[in-house]
Amino acid sequence: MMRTRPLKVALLGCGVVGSEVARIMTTHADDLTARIGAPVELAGIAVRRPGRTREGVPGHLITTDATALVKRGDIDVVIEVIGGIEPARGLIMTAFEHGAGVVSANKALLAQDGAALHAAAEKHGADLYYEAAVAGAIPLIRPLRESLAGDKVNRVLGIVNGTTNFILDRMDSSGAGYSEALDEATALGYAEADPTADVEGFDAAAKAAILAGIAFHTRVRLDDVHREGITEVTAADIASAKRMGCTVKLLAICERAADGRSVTARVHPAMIPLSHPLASVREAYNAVFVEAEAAGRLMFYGPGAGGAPTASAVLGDLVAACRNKLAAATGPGESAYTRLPVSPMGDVVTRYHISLDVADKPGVLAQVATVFAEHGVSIDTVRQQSKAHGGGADGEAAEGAAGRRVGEASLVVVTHRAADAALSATVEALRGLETVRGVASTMRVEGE
Ligand SMILES: NC(=O)C1=CN([C@@H]2O[C@H](COP(=O)(O)OP(=O)(O)OC[C@H]3O[C@@H](n4cnc5c(N)ncnc54)[C@H](O)[C@@H]3O)[C@@H](O)[C@H]2O)C=CC1
Ligand SMILES: N[C@@H](CC=O)C(=O)O
Ligand code: NA
Repeated sequence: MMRTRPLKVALLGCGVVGSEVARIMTTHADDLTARIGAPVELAGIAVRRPGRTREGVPGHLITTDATALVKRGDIDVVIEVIGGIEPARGLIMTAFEHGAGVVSANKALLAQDGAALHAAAEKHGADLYYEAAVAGAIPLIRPLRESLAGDKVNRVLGIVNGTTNFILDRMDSSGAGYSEALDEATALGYAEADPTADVEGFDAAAKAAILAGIAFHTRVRLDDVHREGITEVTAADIASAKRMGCTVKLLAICERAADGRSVTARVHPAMIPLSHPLASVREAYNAVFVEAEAAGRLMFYGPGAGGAPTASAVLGDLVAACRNKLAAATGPGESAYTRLPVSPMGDVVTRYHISLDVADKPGVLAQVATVFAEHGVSIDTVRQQSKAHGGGADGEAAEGAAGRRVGEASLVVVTHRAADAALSATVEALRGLETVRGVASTMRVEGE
């Protein structure tokens, strides 16, 4: 039977995501009522700049006092789309203390303080939902927390940051410059308030921490995730990837160790073959593979950023939290019983693509090969190109050619799989060779 007294919702933040949440809640009010079994009402919208024009957002609901809104006492669900650590954290804690369920899109906060937030939610018998925090509109948190709760997940791998995928895609497909592509991603509402979080890999690392924690039923914090962003990816790297039949993507990879006793979580740019499904993920789309023991390999794909797609995930959580309120129930809480430790990056087994500027003389190849052998790293392929006339026609040669002396060559080595620590020690040793003029780039190779 339909309840007539409305469930009251407080919306904290009315930026890219919040404004879309308010719009959809207003335009789809009847459908939401029917699906929840009670009317759902926006009781207040906390903003920082009240004077700003917000089309379609009821002006009388606007307040600058988020704390007072959360403390009102009649709020059933708080939606936090402010972002950052404080005041978001304090507001969510206050919401729990006042018996409200919380829906948040805040991956930075969940990756840093997820355990404390879950503990507070449990203590107060409240919900904590955050589907929007990872991969925007794509249902990923709920499938991991609920649909796969009976399976054993061994690996989660994918593209979880829309902004960096947009930039790499533009650089690869249209040859756009890095800054130009970042400006476009920001204008489209994909980037974080401080886009450093995107391009330096913090946003993807926060998402990897959340995914690893849920997938492996353990606790993984942002600091546990090995993180490299895309700021060092050059046009030369992208050109080199193309020559290998690959493209460059920023990947998040969470794995259970083969012996099952530890996990790893990492975010870094990687070359992947064009034949791999992740290679065709364009613009701000995200795609994530989940490998589970019984289910096998699952792929989740869709819009990973942007106001409306993210609002879709927020509203799905809102419906769940409202239904729970009516049923006097709560959704799943934290599951961290395995207490698996997170191993360092050095233990991860990967492959490297290494581009070296070397002296073009007899014996260099043998010297380089010896360094690899000494570190127990097996070479898959080697490609050498002479630079005797000041560089070749490709991007790698053009960039490396600046200042190069006659009699130099470019050497591109792709390794077989080895411990990351051995691979990085190999690169360090190569830098020390007199015949190696410089290491132009190193990038991991995935997806083969
Ligand atoms: N934009 C996107 O594509 C996605 C964003 N998210 C997450 O959603 C959250 C919001 O992101 P956006 O809407 O893009 O950011 P935004 O910067 O557009 O919006 C945040 C809003 O909160 C307001 N605000 C700041 N402090 C406040 C306070 N004390 N009280 C009330 N309002 C306050 C700001 O003025 C701003 O309008 C972040 O946690 C972000 O990581 C998650 C998935 C995708
Ligand atoms: N800045 C993020 C937004 C979604 O999480 C991204 O680009 O993916
Ligand atoms: Na999602």
